[in-house]
Amino acid sequence: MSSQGTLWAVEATGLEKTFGAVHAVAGVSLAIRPGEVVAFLGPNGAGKTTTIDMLLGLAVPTTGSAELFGLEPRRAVDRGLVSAVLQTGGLLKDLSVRETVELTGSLFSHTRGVQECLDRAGIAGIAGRRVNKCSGGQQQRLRFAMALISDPSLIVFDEPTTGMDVTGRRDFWAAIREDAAGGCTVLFATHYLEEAERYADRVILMDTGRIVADGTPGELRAMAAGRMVRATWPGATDADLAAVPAHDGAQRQGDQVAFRALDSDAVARHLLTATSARDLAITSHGLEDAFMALTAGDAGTAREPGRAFSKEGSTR
Ligand SMILES: Nc1ncnc2c1ncn2[C@@H]1O[C@H](COP(=O)(O)OP(=O)(O)OP(=O)(O)O)[C@@H](O)[C@H]1O
Repeated sequence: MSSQGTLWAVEATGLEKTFGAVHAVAGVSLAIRPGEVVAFLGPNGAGKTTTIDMLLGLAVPTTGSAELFGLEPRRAVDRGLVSAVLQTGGLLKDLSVRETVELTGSLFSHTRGVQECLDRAGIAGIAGRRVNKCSGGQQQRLRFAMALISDPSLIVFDEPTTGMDVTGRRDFWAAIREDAAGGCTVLFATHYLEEAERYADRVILMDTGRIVADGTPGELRAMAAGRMVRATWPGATDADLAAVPAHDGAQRQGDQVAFRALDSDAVARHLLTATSARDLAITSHGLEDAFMALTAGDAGTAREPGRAFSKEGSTR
């Protein structure tokens, strides 16, 4: 409960989790309002899954505590307030899609209609298909339908669209946004910057077990405020780059130079009037740049805007 009496959908205070010498989560405190769609974004090993496990009561915090709708996580789950769609498991291969959702529904006293859940998850057209004939993306949608059946107030997804193609991801998120519009709180962990930027109201950026930024996608971009000024500058030396005024960082690759700057005009003016630089291009940062600036930006992160941070450390 907040000081204003708000009942938070999710409230965590000083969550920490250590596995032997590994400090997987190193002090996470957050509060999520009912109806918010929140992305946990971060590179491999940032602590997203461990945090989610503690929020759901699947892992016991080393220190700190979590509440969902003012209840201990396990009690909130038992009351059907919370559904989780985790990365793997949980499907019986010989059942049909419809039977799977029906079976899940039989576990709860209060449910939504099976047909409604199939419709909302976009799998009504394959309701009779056996689970083992469904693609990975269809199985994820089935997990979403199973999550919907108890009519939860909070749905937690751990990397929900891994393995889906672009269209599958878009349709999946359209279904989730519709649900969120009906008041459901959504929390999801993702490597996909584009997914966080496009579908979340709020992005919580994690790195090495801590929250390093928390805000709307626009606010996160502003945290890494400024612009990039790129130019062709034949023969420029490191000393030439260092002599350019008003920049916050410079890079050189062959004839190509790039400056990060809050006052991009000052950099551009100097390059055009005092040097032989040409072909200037000025661009504003994307969420990708914010991510790079706010986290370690290690080899596991993608360099192209809108691309994924892949498990293998390469772009997808
Ligand atoms: N059961 C465990 N035993 C030991 N170390 C663990 C365990 N679970 C997680 N870790 C470690 O804790 C850190 C955080 O892992 P976690 O899975 O929470 O990160 P993540 O942000 O979800 O990563 P990813 O995006 O790769 O799934 C990692 O260094 C991981 O190796």
